Amino acid sequence: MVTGTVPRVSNTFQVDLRGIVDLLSHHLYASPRVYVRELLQNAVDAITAVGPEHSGVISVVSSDGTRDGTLRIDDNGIGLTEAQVHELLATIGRSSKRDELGFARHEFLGQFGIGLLSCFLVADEIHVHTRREGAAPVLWTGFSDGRYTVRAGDEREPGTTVTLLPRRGAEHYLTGETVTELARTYGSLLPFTVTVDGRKVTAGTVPWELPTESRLSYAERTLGFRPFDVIELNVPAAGLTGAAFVLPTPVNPASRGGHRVYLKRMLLSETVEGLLPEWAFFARCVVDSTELRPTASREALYDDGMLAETREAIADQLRGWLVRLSATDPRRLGEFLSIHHLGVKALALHDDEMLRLVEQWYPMQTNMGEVTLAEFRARHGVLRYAATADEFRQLAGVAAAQDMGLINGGYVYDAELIQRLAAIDAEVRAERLDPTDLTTRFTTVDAEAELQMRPFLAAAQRRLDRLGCEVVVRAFDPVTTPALYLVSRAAAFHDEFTASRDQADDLWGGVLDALSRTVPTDRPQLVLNHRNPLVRRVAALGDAELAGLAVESLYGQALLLGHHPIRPADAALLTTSFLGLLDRAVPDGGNAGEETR
Ligand SMILES: Nc1ncnc2c1ncn2[C@@H]1O[C@H](COP(=O)(O)OP(=O)(O)OP(=O)(O)O)[C@@H](O)[C@H]1O
Repeated sequence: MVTGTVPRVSNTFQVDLRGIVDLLSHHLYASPRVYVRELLQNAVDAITAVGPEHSGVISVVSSDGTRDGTLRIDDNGIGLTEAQVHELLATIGRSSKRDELGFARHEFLGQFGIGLLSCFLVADEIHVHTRREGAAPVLWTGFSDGRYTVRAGDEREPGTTVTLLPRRGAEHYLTGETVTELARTYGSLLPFTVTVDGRKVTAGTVPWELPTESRLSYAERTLGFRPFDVIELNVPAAGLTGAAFVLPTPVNPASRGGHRVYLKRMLLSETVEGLLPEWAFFARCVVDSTELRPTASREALYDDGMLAETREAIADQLRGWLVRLSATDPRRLGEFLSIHHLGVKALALHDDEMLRLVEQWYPMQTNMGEVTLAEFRARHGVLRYAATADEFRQLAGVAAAQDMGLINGGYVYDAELIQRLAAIDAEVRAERLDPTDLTTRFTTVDAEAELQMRPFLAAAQRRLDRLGCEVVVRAFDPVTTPALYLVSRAAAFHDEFTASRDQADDLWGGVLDALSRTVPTDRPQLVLNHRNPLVRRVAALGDAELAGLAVESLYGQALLLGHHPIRPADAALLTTSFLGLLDRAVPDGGNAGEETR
């Protein structure tokens, strides 16, 4: 049986270099500027390959120095033999920096075998003049259309010189100013001497090993702020050292401030994300790691288990700094918290240690001034709090007059933190104060007084019925407060509910009506203070109309005092009662005229 006529052949892929260069320039690398990084990286790896004792020197001469438009970079690294030139420079994706199994070798920066190609983003021709110790010098010339030649090179010391002949329109990438800036950006922390046109661009030391004042000015220069503090970072598993610079001003927690990350002392990027957990938005890091891996573009960190572990370890060190600060310098911790409380509180929501720190050191607003939760508990036993800023405003003064401490839980996270503290510690008691809980703490008036007031109360109730408010009389402090308007949680819900019912169309209104039977009906209360002399006088008034006006005014004043929303009906009542009282207070025109005479 005939199975086929096409003979079986084995071929290899052909690569179109133009396609690859296009891929690199438009899709892999963000900008042609990376060519300087790739050249520096190859020179560093070649020096590393000689051995640890070798003192490496890399010198770059820009087109200002060569004066013929080309750029040259020299290294005294290991160089290449002719055979290696054929093998490594002529095959895309071939690298000397992988082991037998194809894994990136630990000591080198490069691994993909494509870096040199990035030079075609700015050059038409690349010359590599190289010599390995004990071998003959070789000159390799590569063209952007994919051709290359190899011939014997001129005599030279061991090492490599790469020369770039500029591509039309890319000449500016090779000038002294650009090359110096790029070499400094990418290579200033390299452990060898790098010069551009004879001037050194390497710093000699990493910023986190500098003395304190120099660290601060480093941050000002490179990060743009004078840090509140500098925290040293050390994660041995990731071969990571560095520093976290604490921002001196509050930042929006959602702002994505990136970090400056170096890999084996070569800058990866100034805007790396994912190095810190989200809550640590108050710090900007500058770190160097030997173990974290770059993505192929070398512009971000590869998101793997090592990065996750590193993030955790850095988070621990930031947390440790905060805890240490609380033990050694609480005043400074206080300053830190006043700047970055949002981040710390967010962290405390799921971190017990941070929660304790907030409890001990973060002053919350209470009706007895600003105090920490720990102090509050020592004074009042129970962490009694109002869940919203509005409730706090309603209740703060009255609770204070009764010597009842009350925390404003209305700021971001505060109520949740109080609840969480009670949840993790059986000794901590937390209690949300509902406005109507206060009335149960008010003293009822004695039976005789109440009997006397009954007709007045009934009349007052009739005046306020249409506003959905219940009038009661209690005795409470402060004496100076004549009336309070108290809305319970259920009543507040009921109010919202009726408001939506009023605006709804028939169909939806029907649904809401059916639901309303399940909504609790307790009404807001106007609590008149029997201890207040004015209230007593109003209650004793023989003039029912005047008493009614007075009750309406007290209602309006209580609404304003508690920062309650003023509905149109309330606003109308405020106006009519005010004008009514004014009318009663000011004698009529004829009399007034006589009196001023
Ligand atoms: N200055 C140099 N000295 C010695 N060898 C070099 C030099 N530049 C390049 N080479 C050789 O050429 C090979 C290919 O270099 P290339 O920059 O394309 O890739 P790489 O550095 O191996 O990996 P990556 O793409 O991650 O940078 C290198 O593996 C290295 O062996």
